[in-house]
Amino acid sequence: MSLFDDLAGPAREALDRFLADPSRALVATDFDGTISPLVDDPEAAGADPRAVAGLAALAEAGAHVAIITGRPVHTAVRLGRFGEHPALKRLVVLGQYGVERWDAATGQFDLPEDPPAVREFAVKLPQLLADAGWPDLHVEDKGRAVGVHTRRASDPAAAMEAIRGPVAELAELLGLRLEPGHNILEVRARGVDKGDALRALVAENAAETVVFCGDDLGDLPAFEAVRSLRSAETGGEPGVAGFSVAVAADADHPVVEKADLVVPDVPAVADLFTALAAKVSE
Ligand SMILES: O=P(O)(O)OC[C@H]1O[C@H](O[C@H]2O[C@H](CO)[C@@H](O)[C@H](O)[C@H]2O)[C@H](O)[C@@H](O)[C@@H]1O
Repeated sequence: MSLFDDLAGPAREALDRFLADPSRALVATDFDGTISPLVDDPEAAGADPRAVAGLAALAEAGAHVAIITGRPVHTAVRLGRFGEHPALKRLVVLGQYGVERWDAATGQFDLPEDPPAVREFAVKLPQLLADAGWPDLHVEDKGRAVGVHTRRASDPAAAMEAIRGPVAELAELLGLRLEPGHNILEVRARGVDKGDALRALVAENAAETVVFCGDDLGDLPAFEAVRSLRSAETGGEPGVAGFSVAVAADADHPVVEKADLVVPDVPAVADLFTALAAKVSE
């Protein structure tokens, strides 16, 4: 029984194409909840060493590898310790849903300026949370975005219920985008999403195969990008084969129906990377 047995149709063809020429493949993954286990304190998160080793094995097999995260890119590189891995010399990390970038090859960060409307949101947020009855929620100010965390609230579901409407309303008023996730409401500038980021990386690397792994609502545009890149192929265009992997313990989570393969947790993602790299040398 192989981890890849559930891949069917175009997703199975993508696996075959990946194995035929990994140097023309891109493997991109989300960070939190996919290669970094979800924890109460966002600052206490860290990449699973086995998942990083699996990514490194894929890079050594010739694949282009990337992280696409909602985190600020500086934070993701620091928490993931991505600068320390010798086999990840070509890793690209895209932060804030694709707006920020770090290249392991050069060590260079590319950080556009923070949008002023997000600053205005951050200023108004404390009063909004107090008015909603949840003044002590953890606020993660990421410069280009603000995340309100309910994971550590006395009643996370009640806190989420109480703040969702007012946060959405203020975001709308300021022309910002609401990005809901696991026990978090993020407000960020409109524009780029993970689907755009993934497409850009595919084009930049002239990838013929793409694999994307993610666990949350913010990953859905990337799942959709995999599908649409793939359907361009069936339309007779020189297209991009691909498959997507959802990390979900809950079968009702929206990522499940959008993915080609579902795994339960971060260790299973590590297994998948390791098995995929091993298949290359079979
Ligand atoms: O795109 P991602 O890499 O998945 O990042 C999405 C957000 O993840 C972080 O929050 C989530 O992980 C935390 C640490 O495990 C957890 O406490 C929280 O409940 C999760 O929602 C991060 O804090 C955000 O900035 C990211 O945008």
